[in-house]
Amino acid sequence: MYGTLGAVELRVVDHPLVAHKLTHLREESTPSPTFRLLVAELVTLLAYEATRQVRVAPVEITTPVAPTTGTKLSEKPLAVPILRAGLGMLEGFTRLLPTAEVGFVGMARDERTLKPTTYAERLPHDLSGRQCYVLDPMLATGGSLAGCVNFLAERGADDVTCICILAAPEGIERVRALVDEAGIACTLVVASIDERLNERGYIVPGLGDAGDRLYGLAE
Ligand SMILES: O=P(O)(O)OC[C@H]1O[C@H](OP(=O)(O)OP(=O)(O)O)[C@H](O)[C@@H]1O
Ligand SMILES: O=c1cc[nH]c(=O)[nH]1
Ligand SMILES: [Mg+2]
Repeated sequence: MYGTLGAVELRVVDHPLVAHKLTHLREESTPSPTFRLLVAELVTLLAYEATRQVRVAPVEITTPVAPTTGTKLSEKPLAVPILRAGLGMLEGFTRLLPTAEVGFVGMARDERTLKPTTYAERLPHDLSGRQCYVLDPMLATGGSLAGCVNFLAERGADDVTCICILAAPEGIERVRALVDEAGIACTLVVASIDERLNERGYIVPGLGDAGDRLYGLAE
Protein backbone atom coordinates (compact mmCIF):
# COMPACT_ATOMS: atom_id res chain seq x y z
CA MET A 1 0.00 0.00 0.00
CA TYR A 2 1.17 3.51 -0.54
CA GLY A 3 -0.13 6.94 0.36
CA THR A 4 -0.92 8.24 3.85
CA LEU A 5 -3.82 6.71 5.77
CA GLY A 6 -6.59 9.27 6.22
CA ALA A 7 -5.27 11.61 3.53
CA VAL A 8 -6.20 12.13 -0.14
CA GLU A 9 -3.33 12.39 -2.60
CA LEU A 10 -4.67 14.62 -5.41
CA ARG A 11 -3.11 14.38 -8.89
CA VAL A 12 -4.25 16.68 -11.70
CA VAL A 13 -2.98 15.22 -14.98
CA ASP A 14 -1.33 17.99 -17.04
CA HIS A 15 -0.88 16.73 -20.61
CA PRO A 16 -1.71 18.40 -23.95
CA LEU A 17 -3.59 15.32 -25.20
CA VAL A 18 -5.74 15.26 -22.08
CA ALA A 19 -6.42 18.98 -22.48
CA HIS A 20 -7.30 18.57 -26.17
CA LYS A 21 -9.72 15.66 -25.59
CA LEU A 22 -11.28 17.34 -22.55
CA THR A 23 -11.99 20.46 -24.62
CA HIS A 24 -13.87 18.41 -27.21
CA LEU A 25 -15.67 16.49 -24.44
CA ARG A 26 -16.97 19.71 -22.89
CA GLU A 27 -18.36 21.19 -26.15
CA GLU A 28 -22.14 20.89 -26.11
CA SER A 29 -22.05 20.18 -29.87
CA THR A 30 -20.16 16.90 -29.28
CA PRO A 31 -22.65 14.05 -29.91
CA SER A 32 -22.92 10.92 -27.70
CA PRO A 33 -20.93 8.55 -29.98
CA THR A 34 -17.95 10.96 -30.00
CA PHE A 35 -18.47 11.72 -26.30
CA ARG A 36 -18.23 8.00 -25.51
CA LEU A 37 -15.02 7.62 -27.54
CA LEU A 38 -13.43 10.63 -25.84
CA VAL A 39 -14.32 9.34 -22.35
CA ALA A 40 -12.68 6.00 -23.15
CA GLU A 41 -9.51 7.71 -24.46
CA LEU A 42 -9.33 10.10 -21.49
CA VAL A 43 -9.70 7.26 -18.99
CA THR A 44 -6.81 5.38 -20.60
CA LEU A 45 -4.61 8.48 -20.24
CA LEU A 46 -5.74 9.08 -16.64
CA ALA A 47 -5.42 5.39 -15.73
CA TYR A 48 -1.74 5.48 -16.78
CA GLU A 49 -1.18 8.03 -14.00
CA ALA A 50 -3.61 6.40 -11.58
CA THR A 51 -1.86 3.00 -11.74
CA ARG A 52 1.67 4.21 -10.97
CA GLN A 53 1.57 2.27 -7.71
CA VAL A 54 -0.29 -0.84 -8.93
CA ARG A 55 1.26 -3.81 -7.13
CA VAL A 56 3.80 -5.87 -9.12
CA ALA A 57 6.24 -8.67 -8.31
CA PRO A 58 9.44 -10.06 -9.94
CA VAL A 59 9.02 -13.14 -12.16
CA GLU A 60 11.50 -15.42 -13.98
CA ILE A 61 10.89 -15.66 -17.74
CA THR A 62 12.77 -16.83 -20.82
CA THR A 63 12.99 -14.67 -23.95
CA PRO A 64 13.78 -16.23 -27.33
CA VAL A 65 17.36 -15.24 -26.52
CA ALA A 66 17.91 -15.92 -22.81
CA PRO A 67 16.33 -16.36 -19.36
CA THR A 68 15.76 -13.15 -17.41
CA THR A 69 13.89 -11.63 -14.46
CA GLY A 70 10.80 -9.59 -15.33
CA THR A 71 7.95 -7.88 -13.43
CA LYS A 72 4.26 -8.75 -13.52
CA LEU A 73 1.11 -7.54 -11.76
CA SER A 74 1.00 -9.41 -8.45
CA GLU A 75 -2.77 -9.35 -7.99
CA LYS A 76 -6.05 -8.52 -9.76
CA PRO A 77 -7.01 -4.89 -9.17
CA LEU A 78 -10.73 -4.23 -8.70
CA ALA A 79 -12.39 -1.65 -10.97
CA VAL A 80 -15.57 -0.11 -9.53
CA PRO A 81 -17.51 1.98 -12.06
CA ILE A 82 -20.32 4.02 -10.48
CA LEU A 83 -23.31 3.47 -12.80
CA ARG A 84 -24.48 5.05 -15.13
CA ALA A 85 -21.75 7.47 -16.16
CA GLY A 86 -18.92 5.44 -14.60
CA LEU A 87 -19.77 2.61 -16.99
CA GLY A 88 -18.56 4.83 -19.83
CA MET A 89 -15.10 4.69 -18.25
CA LEU A 90 -14.85 0.92 -17.82
CA GLU A 91 -13.64 -0.04 -21.32
CA GLY A 92 -10.91 2.63 -21.23
CA PHE A 93 -9.71 1.25 -17.90
CA THR A 94 -9.85 -2.48 -18.67
CA ARG A 95 -8.05 -1.82 -21.97
CA LEU A 96 -5.06 -0.89 -19.79
CA LEU A 97 -5.64 -3.52 -17.08
CA PRO A 98 -7.31 -6.46 -18.83
CA THR A 99 -6.93 -8.71 -15.75
CA ALA A 100 -8.81 -6.31 -13.47
CA GLU A 101 -11.95 -7.66 -11.82
CA VAL A 102 -15.03 -5.42 -11.92
CA GLY A 103 -17.50 -4.63 -9.13
CA PHE A 104 -20.50 -2.36 -9.70
CA VAL A 105 -22.28 0.35 -7.70
CA GLY A 106 -25.33 2.15 -9.12
CA MET A 107 -26.04 5.59 -7.65
CA ALA A 108 -28.37 8.38 -8.75
CA ARG A 109 -28.52 11.74 -7.05
CA ASP A 110 -31.82 13.42 -6.36
CA GLU A 111 -31.91 16.55 -8.51
CA ARG A 112 -33.53 18.54 -5.65
CA THR A 113 -31.58 17.39 -2.58
CA LEU A 114 -28.44 16.32 -4.51
CA LYS A 115 -28.32 13.30 -2.21
CA PRO A 116 -27.29 10.06 -3.94
CA THR A 117 -29.47 6.94 -3.75
CA THR A 118 -27.82 3.56 -4.27
CA TYR A 119 -29.92 1.38 -6.58
CA ALA A 120 -27.44 -1.38 -7.44
CA GLU A 121 -24.41 -2.95 -5.82
CA ARG A 122 -22.37 -5.98 -6.83
CA LEU A 123 -19.11 -5.94 -4.86
CA PRO A 124 -16.99 -8.73 -3.35
CA HIS A 125 -17.77 -8.96 0.38
CA ASP A 126 -14.15 -8.82 1.50
CA LEU A 127 -11.96 -6.14 -0.07
CA SER A 128 -9.14 -6.23 2.48
CA GLY A 129 -5.78 -5.96 0.76
CA ARG A 130 -7.33 -5.21 -2.66
CA GLN A 131 -6.32 -2.18 -4.73
CA CYS A 132 -9.62 -0.62 -5.81
CA TYR A 133 -10.07 1.85 -8.69
CA VAL A 134 -13.33 3.81 -8.56
CA LEU A 135 -14.47 5.22 -11.91
CA ASP A 136 -16.83 8.20 -12.14
CA PRO A 137 -16.40 11.02 -14.65
CA MET A 138 -17.83 13.70 -12.34
CA LEU A 139 -16.95 14.70 -8.76
CA ALA A 140 -19.50 17.45 -7.97
CA THR A 141 -20.77 17.64 -4.34
CA GLY A 142 -18.83 14.42 -3.70
CA GLY A 143 -21.92 12.62 -2.36
CA SER A 144 -21.71 9.80 -4.91
CA LEU A 145 -17.95 9.25 -4.75
CA ALA A 146 -17.78 9.54 -0.95
CA GLY A 147 -20.69 7.10 -0.69
CA CYS A 148 -18.93 4.61 -2.96
CA VAL A 149 -15.56 4.91 -1.19
CA ASN A 150 -17.37 4.35 2.09
CA PHE A 151 -18.95 1.18 0.65
CA LEU A 152 -15.47 -0.09 -0.19
CA ALA A 153 -13.97 0.90 3.19
CA GLU A 154 -16.82 -0.93 4.97
CA ARG A 155 -15.73 -4.07 3.08
CA GLY A 156 -12.14 -3.69 4.22
CA ALA A 157 -10.62 -1.74 1.32
CA ASP A 158 -7.83 0.55 2.52
CA ASP A 159 -6.12 1.43 -0.77
CA VAL A 160 -8.56 3.23 -3.07
CA THR A 161 -7.78 5.23 -6.21
CA CYS A 162 -10.57 7.36 -7.72
CA ILE A 163 -10.38 8.38 -11.38
CA CYS A 164 -12.62 11.32 -12.31
CA ILE A 165 -12.53 13.48 -15.43
CA LEU A 166 -13.84 16.67 -13.76
CA ALA A 167 -13.83 17.64 -10.09
CA ALA A 168 -15.34 20.60 -8.24
CA PRO A 169 -13.49 21.95 -5.18
CA GLU A 170 -16.53 21.15 -3.04
CA GLY A 171 -16.42 17.49 -4.07
CA ILE A 172 -12.71 17.17 -3.37
CA GLU A 173 -13.27 18.48 0.15
CA ARG A 174 -16.16 16.03 0.70
CA VAL A 175 -13.94 13.11 -0.30
CA ARG A 176 -11.12 14.39 1.92
CA ALA A 177 -13.52 14.44 4.91
CA LEU A 178 -14.74 10.86 4.21
CA VAL A 179 -11.21 9.52 3.76
CA ASP A 180 -10.05 11.23 6.95
CA GLU A 181 -12.97 9.64 8.83
CA ALA A 182 -12.46 6.19 7.25
CA GLY A 183 -8.68 6.31 7.82
CA ILE A 184 -7.86 4.79 4.42
CA ALA A 185 -5.28 5.67 1.76
CA CYS A 186 -6.93 7.39 -1.19
CA THR A 187 -5.52 8.83 -4.40
CA LEU A 188 -7.70 11.07 -6.57
CA VAL A 189 -6.66 11.43 -10.23
CA VAL A 190 -8.48 14.05 -12.32
CA ALA A 191 -8.12 15.78 -15.68
CA SER A 192 -9.29 19.13 -14.34
CA ILE A 193 -10.38 20.91 -11.18
CA ASP A 194 -13.18 23.19 -12.40
CA GLU A 195 -14.34 26.48 -10.87
CA ARG A 196 -17.39 25.64 -8.74
CA LEU A 197 -20.86 24.11 -8.54
CA ASN A 198 -23.92 26.05 -9.73
CA GLU A 199 -27.20 26.24 -7.76
CA ARG A 200 -28.34 22.93 -9.35
CA GLY A 201 -25.19 21.11 -8.27
CA TYR A 202 -23.66 21.06 -11.76
CA ILE A 203 -19.94 21.60 -12.26
CA VAL A 204 -19.10 24.98 -13.86
CA PRO A 205 -17.98 25.10 -16.65
CA GLY A 206 -18.17 21.29 -16.56
CA LEU A 207 -19.66 19.25 -19.42
CA GLY A 208 -23.33 18.89 -18.45
CA ASP A 209 -24.81 15.64 -17.13
CA ALA A 210 -22.25 12.97 -17.96
CA GLY A 211 -24.76 10.11 -17.92
CA ASP A 212 -27.12 11.94 -20.26
CA ARG A 213 -24.32 12.90 -22.65
CA LEU A 214 -23.01 9.31 -22.70
CA TYR A 215 -26.35 7.51 -22.99
CA GLY A 216 -28.89 10.04 -24.15
CA LEU A 217 -31.30 12.08 -22.06
CA ALA A 218 -32.56 10.64 -18.77
CA GLU A 219 -36.25 9.56 -18.59
O1 LIG B 1 -20.69 14.46 -6.75
P1 LIG B 1 -22.19 14.34 -6.90
O2 LIG B 1 -22.93 15.60 -6.47
O3 LIG B 1 -22.74 13.10 -6.27
O4 LIG B 1 -22.50 14.26 -8.47
C1 LIG B 1 -21.74 13.43 -9.29
C2 LIG B 1 -22.61 12.31 -9.83
O5 LIG B 1 -23.67 12.88 -10.63
C3 LIG B 1 -23.78 12.17 -11.85
O6 LIG B 1 -24.53 10.98 -11.68
P2 LIG B 1 -26.14 11.00 -11.71
O7 LIG B 1 -26.63 10.94 -10.30
O8 LIG B 1 -26.61 12.14 -12.58
O9 LIG B 1 -26.48 9.62 -12.39
P3 LIG B 1 -25.97 9.10 -13.81
O10 LIG B 1 -24.48 8.80 -13.64
O11 LIG B 1 -26.79 7.88 -14.01
O12 LIG B 1 -26.22 10.21 -14.80
C4 LIG B 1 -22.36 11.74 -12.16
O13 LIG B 1 -22.37 10.60 -12.99
C5 LIG B 1 -21.79 11.43 -10.78
O14 LIG B 1 -21.99 10.09 -10.45
O1 LIG C 1 -21.89 18.64 -13.61
C1 LIG C 1 -22.31 17.55 -13.18
C2 LIG C 1 -22.54 17.34 -11.80
C3 LIG C 1 -22.99 16.13 -11.41
N1 LIG C 1 -23.17 15.17 -12.32
C4 LIG C 1 -22.95 15.36 -13.63
O2 LIG C 1 -23.12 14.45 -14.45
N2 LIG C 1 -22.52 16.57 -14.05
MG1 LIG D 1 -23.40 9.13 -11.90
